[in-house]
Amino acid sequence: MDAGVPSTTGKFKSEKPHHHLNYHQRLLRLHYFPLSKFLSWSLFAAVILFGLFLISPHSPSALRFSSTTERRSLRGSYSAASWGGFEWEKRVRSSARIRRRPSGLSVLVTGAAGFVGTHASDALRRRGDGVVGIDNFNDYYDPSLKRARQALLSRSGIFLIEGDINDGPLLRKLFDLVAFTHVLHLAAQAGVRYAMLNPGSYVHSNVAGLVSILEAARTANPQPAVVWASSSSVYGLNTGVPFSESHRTDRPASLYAATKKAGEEIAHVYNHIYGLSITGLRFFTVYGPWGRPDMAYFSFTRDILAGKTITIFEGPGGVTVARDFTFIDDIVQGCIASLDTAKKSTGSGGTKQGPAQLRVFNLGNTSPVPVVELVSILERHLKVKAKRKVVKMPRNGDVLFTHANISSARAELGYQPTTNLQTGLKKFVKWYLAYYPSTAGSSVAKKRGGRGSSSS
Ligand SMILES: O=C(O)[C@H]1O[C@H](OP(=O)(O)OP(=O)(O)OC[C@H]2O[C@@H](n3ccc(=O)[nH]c3=O)[C@H](O)[C@@H]2O)[C@H](O)[C@@H](O)[C@@H]1O
Repeated sequence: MDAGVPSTTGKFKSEKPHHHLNYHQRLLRLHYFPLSKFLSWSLFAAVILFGLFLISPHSPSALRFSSTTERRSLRGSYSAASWGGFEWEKRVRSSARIRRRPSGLSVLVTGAAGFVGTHASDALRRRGDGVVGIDNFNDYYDPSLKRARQALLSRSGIFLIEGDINDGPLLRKLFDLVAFTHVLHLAAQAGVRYAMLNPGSYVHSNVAGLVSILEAARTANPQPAVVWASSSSVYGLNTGVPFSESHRTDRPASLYAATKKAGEEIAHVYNHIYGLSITGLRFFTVYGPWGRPDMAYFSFTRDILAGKTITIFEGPGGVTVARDFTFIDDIVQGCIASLDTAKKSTGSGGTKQGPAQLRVFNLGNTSPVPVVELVSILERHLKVKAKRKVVKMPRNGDVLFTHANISSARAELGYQPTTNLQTGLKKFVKWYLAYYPSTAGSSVAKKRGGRGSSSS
């Protein structure tokens, strides 16, 4: 990371409040201030102070989620100060350069150190597209995994900027430097159940962050086309199966789902007012190598190898919980096909010139698998028997079942998933054991010493 002086001068400007006046000036102001005005300003100040108290770390209502959010926002402001400078700009331009003429893309990938972001960036670069990544490297899960993904991208010549999508000046700078043809917006606060612990982070990343990206895109000239990650969770309490894009999505079961649903409505606004071409992709439980440690297939693998008990949720009356698990390569294929088929935005410098494309697609596998079966497949690949504990699903935002209808993506994107859960998990386990070699030892030891303990 270059630590050059930021070239955006406005970045450090702050509104000067009245407290820069000296004591006498303030006294003078007060003297000539009419009493009614003085009283209303005092009331206003009291409300502000009370508000500040409420969001202060010492306020009881903030205690539940202050530590993580604070650490993140601190890191955010640090990274905001660490971009810019001649060398930095050179790296951005070079990374964005299209090697595949004449039809190549120049793509800004947000969340590029994330699971899907890394795979998609790498795939784009491999075919000669220009790619610039941005990621805030937050600690929702082990940041060292994100750094390892960054190193991977760096080896492919992709520059990954450490910065927050809420940093408007940084985004403007990037669009000043590069005429991105597309934005692949994957940065988000993921995870369904964590929303109960840290609701603010979902609003920050999935609502405010999305608006920040769309603002940058609509003011850019030329405007890029935007492809972004929505979620299968928007179907919430929908009962029609398989889930089709025309089904209801107005009954989310988690705050995570609600922020993704909000994102879809926000996308409509930016398409309608500014002529941005926008495609939302509803991902269905994506898994694979370099995946997210917070997800069940990953944490189950870790715990099975460590000999720890895993908790499997079941629905009311012993109903099996199932997911339409979708392998990462299939998702990347869907992302790239969305970029390739995205029509140009019609706006220019923030003004709409005509109707623009607005799409939403399910990207799933169309083959739901019970979570208990996922565990059995892992047991077979790891050759270790899991210690299972089945519990009634807590009221945590989870839904019982997901199943994608992908006919729309198939027809318009040529999307065709090709990897079943058995094969995909084999690839994941192979990666996991290579990436965490010390745990591989325990797998081999258990395999040698206790074959009887592994399921067939
Ligand atoms: O499809 C999606 O849109 C979402 O898919 C996943 O969410 P989820 O399907 O809940 O994935 P996991 O957290 O890996 O859970 C998979 C299944 O395992 C179950 N599970 C999870 C954890 C656990 O300890 N036990 C357990 O049985 C869950 O109930 C769920 O049925 C991702 O985590 C979300 O970020 C994503 O947006």
